[in-house]
Amino acid sequence: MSAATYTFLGPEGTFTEAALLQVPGAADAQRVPCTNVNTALERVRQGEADAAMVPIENSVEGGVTATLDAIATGQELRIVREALVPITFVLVARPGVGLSDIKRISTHGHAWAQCRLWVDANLPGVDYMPGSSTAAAAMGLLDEDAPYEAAICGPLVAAGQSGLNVLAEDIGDVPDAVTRFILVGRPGALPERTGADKTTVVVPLPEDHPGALMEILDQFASRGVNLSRIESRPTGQYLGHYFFSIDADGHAADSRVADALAGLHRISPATRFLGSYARADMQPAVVAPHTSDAAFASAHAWVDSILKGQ
Ligand SMILES: O=C(O)C(=O)C[C@]1(C(=O)O)C=C[C@@H](O)C=C1
Repeated sequence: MSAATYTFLGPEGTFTEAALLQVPGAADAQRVPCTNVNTALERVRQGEADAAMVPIENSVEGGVTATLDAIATGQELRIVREALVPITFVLVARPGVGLSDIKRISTHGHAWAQCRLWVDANLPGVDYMPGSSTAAAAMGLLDEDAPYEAAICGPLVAAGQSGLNVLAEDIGDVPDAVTRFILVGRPGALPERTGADKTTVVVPLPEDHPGALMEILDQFASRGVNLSRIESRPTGQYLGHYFFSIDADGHAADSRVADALAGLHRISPATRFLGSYARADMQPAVVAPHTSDAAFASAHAWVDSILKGQ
């Protein structure tokens, strides 16, 4: 069998590549940098790559909307793994450029949001120029005509570039920031359940259905399924039309999760299953006795016995 091919939000040196390198075998696999999340996922949809590593959530800035939207629509994809990367930022510039020379800074929008306080305190009044990634912004500085004087990127990018000077280290506003990444493939057999799993779904809010959100949440609550993330995103169709992107503790093979999924499908038939996969922190789900697989099996057996007239 030929080695796997992975796409990721590039260029080389992004935090996303660091996440991909956590995947066993990825260091020796073909890694294809893409300029945006959509392209990375589209190459998987087209069969040009086996899976894509993309950012989904940051502990400071929240959901990565480009990813949430791209996996919620289009040809179905499946999350098969997650990875956590501690995030620290440095400010880099070409040799000879000092803090007082900086008028514009480029970086990824999520990185900018995580360094806002530092920039306000140390470089008040500088302009922000959006970059497709932290690494792309830093590499852009190597071009003498770059329309900005400095970039915010990860220490690894800076260390790998002799043409750049680090002007300030550890400039993130929140220490211990972490970004969560997902490895996304095409639908297939689910990763095995480990007991410490996560299930991701996209639930479009049904229209003309008062209380629909409450009912959706109740599918999880009444079965003792904990949620670790819930975000609403506009579908883009018209004002007021939203879907919910949800991470729940547990695997679709867990009875309580399977039952919750079936309930979601009844309330919102366009619910999209995005995968069940092992948690990166390996924290097992807390399962109350009345929501265990055994409790569900015994309850179903009881109903069966009633139907059989026993
Ligand atoms: O630009 C990068 O290095 C990325 O991997 C992207 C990204 C993100 O999209 O959130 C990843 C982690 C950081 O929080 C900032 C940027």
